[in-house]
Amino acid sequence: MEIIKTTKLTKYYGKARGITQLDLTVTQGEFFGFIGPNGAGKSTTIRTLLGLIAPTSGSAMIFGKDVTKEKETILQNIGYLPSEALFYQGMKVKDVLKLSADLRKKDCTAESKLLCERLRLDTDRKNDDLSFGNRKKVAIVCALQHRPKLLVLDEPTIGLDPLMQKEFFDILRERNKEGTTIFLSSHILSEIQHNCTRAAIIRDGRIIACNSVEALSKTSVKCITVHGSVPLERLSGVRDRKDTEGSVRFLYSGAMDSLLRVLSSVQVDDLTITEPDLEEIFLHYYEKDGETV
Ligand SMILES: Nc1ncnc2c1ncn2[C@@H]1O[C@H](COP(=O)(O)OP(=O)(O)OP(=O)(O)O)[C@@H](O)[C@H]1O
Repeated sequence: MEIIKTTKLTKYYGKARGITQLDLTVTQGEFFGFIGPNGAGKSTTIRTLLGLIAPTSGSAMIFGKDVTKEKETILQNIGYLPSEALFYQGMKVKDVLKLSADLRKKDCTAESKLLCERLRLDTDRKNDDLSFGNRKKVAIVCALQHRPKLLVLDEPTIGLDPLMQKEFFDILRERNKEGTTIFLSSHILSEIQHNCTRAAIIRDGRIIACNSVEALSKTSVKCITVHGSVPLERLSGVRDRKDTEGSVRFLYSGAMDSLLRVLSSVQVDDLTITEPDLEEIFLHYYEKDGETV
């Protein structure tokens, strides 16, 4: 079953591009990653998807319902964690959590208690006195305590210490195993790699790749290190060149026989050919000439 489906979803802020012609489908039970550089359009996608801002054109459906027409019903079954959590001033954590549960007309006391214990959140403190990370925890509990069918998380771990990040992802994986669909927006590659099964990459407001994380991580690009002087200008498909004393390291997507021809024409003391690491692969998608869809 399709939980999220956008068709040519487009949002312009006046003349400024937010997102253009976004086609995205997330099915039930997926742990879906949404990744892209700053300003790519991740938050705009999420806000438009949830009906928080109106699209310029195109459509967004959640649970098979149009978000512009049935927003209230849809949001009842969603847990949304915005990238910046803002709360009413002067309220204690427990009051914020109760208010959030009441707005959904649900008794979330038991689940809220459990989540606060796991995230080590002191509910007697005032929101105003909390650190950024602890405010983030309040937002997490607000998003999770009513056990929604769909979690939409916008940069959820910013501000959390590594221990809390681990606990948070443990909770998410448990929820996902129980059937919750998760849409995780992040620019932390390892978060996507370790938790998501499928991911879309957004750049300049457009989806440039959407596939299983495994497939996205596979590429014909090789990482080459050569000890010796190599006339790389004679090769096409070379990028990310790094020169160190006596050696050069680069990513290579050209023909292997061309590389070997060039290498055989010069003195080579050592040669290593390896797979690039995940970070290098994703950077390739971010680059202007890395269009892959
Ligand atoms: N309220 C707004 N008014 C005008 N332009 C906006 C507004 N909100 C976002 N934009 C623009 O839309 C584009 C996408 O921004 P968005 O915040 O969705 O990106 P993002 O991928 O979430 O970025 P980041 O990772 O930095 O949070 C950017 O060029 C941004 O400047």
